[in-house]
Amino acid sequence: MSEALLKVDNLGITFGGLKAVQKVDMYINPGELVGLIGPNGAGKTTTFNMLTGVYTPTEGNITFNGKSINGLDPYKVTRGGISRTFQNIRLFKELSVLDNVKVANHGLAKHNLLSSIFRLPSHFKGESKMEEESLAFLKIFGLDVYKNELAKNLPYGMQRRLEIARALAAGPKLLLLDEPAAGMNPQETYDLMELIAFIRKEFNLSILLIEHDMHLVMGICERIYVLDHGQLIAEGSPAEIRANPKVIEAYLGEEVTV
Ligand SMILES: Nc1ncnc2c1ncn2[C@@H]1O[C@H](COP(=O)(O)OP(=O)(O)OP(=O)(O)O)[C@@H](O)[C@H]1O
Repeated sequence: MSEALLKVDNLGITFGGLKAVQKVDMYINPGELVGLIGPNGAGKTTTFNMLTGVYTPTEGNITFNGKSINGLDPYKVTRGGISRTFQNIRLFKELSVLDNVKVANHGLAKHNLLSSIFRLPSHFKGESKMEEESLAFLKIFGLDVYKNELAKNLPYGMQRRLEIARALAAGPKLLLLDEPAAGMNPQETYDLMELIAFIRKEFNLSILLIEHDMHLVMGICERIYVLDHGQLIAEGSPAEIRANPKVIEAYLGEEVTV
């Protein structure tokens, strides 16, 4: 079995007297699609913030790609191969859709995979290469038709997709998605599920996603972690999580249908 891409040991953080996250052990294997679920305030986004250098853990260790990344600056974490999206969309609203992706693409990644998918001519250099690559990312997300629109003018669901396109353009090995389906209608959510499965496969990504839409989580995740009051209360396959009495009591309620 291959070594985990991400390994989290005994992770914790305290704000004042509040233990927002404690004793979290977690791993993600290369290519895995994993869910992180739990009630509001359980510590999910705080965990993402520790994984991406926004918060420095007060306990424990985070190992990514064989190296400790505890307390690294966020830009170094991104450069090292972890990209994320945010619960509240954080686009450059006054920039065009294309420029939002170009900013992330800038000098960070080698998109050999993109070249192979789209057969990009290898003679593209510098700015034009970056532009071609950024357009190719937009195309995957069905956003190429909006390339010259200001990001703020996109419909909400498209803004969410643009956030993911931008995160992907940074060339991550691990993509963290914080409630990617929030505010989407059922059709948009379904399309998003297909898209997430597609990019995972095409870009050989590992993905960790926070989501309250159980249809999405149970439909695409191979494994799921459940946080409650800052602690992991369960880990397992979607079927195991659905049937876990502790999870049902803390979060899922009576029954989840997918
Ligand atoms: N910077 C901070 N200072 C103080 N408390 C914080 C800070 N960040 C998070 N918390 C607290 O940590 C706890 C976990 O919050 P977090 O946002 O991680 O929950 P969550 O599981 O992502 O919830 P939701 O599903 O509502 O997004 C909450 O009690 C929150 O108020």
